[in-house]
Amino acid sequence: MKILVAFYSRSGNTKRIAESISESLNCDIEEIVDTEKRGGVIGYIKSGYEAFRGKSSKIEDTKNDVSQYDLVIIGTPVWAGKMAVPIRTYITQNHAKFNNMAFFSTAGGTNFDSTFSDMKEVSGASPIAEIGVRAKEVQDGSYKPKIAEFLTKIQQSDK
Ligand SMILES: Cc1cc2nc3c(=O)[nH]c(=O)nc-3n(C[C@H](O)[C@H](O)[C@H](O)COP(=O)(O)O)c2cc1C
Repeated sequence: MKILVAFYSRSGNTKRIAESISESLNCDIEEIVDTEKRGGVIGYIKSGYEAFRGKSSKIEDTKNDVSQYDLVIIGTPVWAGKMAVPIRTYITQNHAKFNNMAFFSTAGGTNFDSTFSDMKEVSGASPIAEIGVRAKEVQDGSYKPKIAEFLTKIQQSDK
């Protein structure tokens, strides 16, 4: 199964999980790069507001054609209960081209339901697996069993 991990990360948590998944699966990885400045307090407030309002942004051109992959695993931080703005843009731009999808997300809190619902609605997909990881679990390394479970689901779907 040809797999791509595509992710956006503002402060590194989602990136760390994306790299862990792509290393475990030995698959391609694509970092979505936003053209908007999102640093600092102003960037935080602007990002939360835009995510809440379901806005898109301009992202840099991506390297990989998602239609060439059997599975695209998409990772996003939770922003205001939704997916991050650059991920909304990426999914919207590619939504007709995905084959299978799986989702992962990182958040300060424990509620990932509205983010995954948002991603399902915009992509029109039923993901084969989804996993939410708390920022704290990323930082102390305790996310690993969750990722192992996520990878098992993905591998089982290939049988
Ligand atoms: C603009 C913004 C909005 C956020 N909104 C939420 C939220 O609604 N719920 C939550 O649990 N965490 C929220 N967070 C925390 C992030 O989801 C969390 O820190 C995540 O791990 C950041 O991922 P990153 O390091 O890959 O950017 C928010 C963070 C930002 C920057």
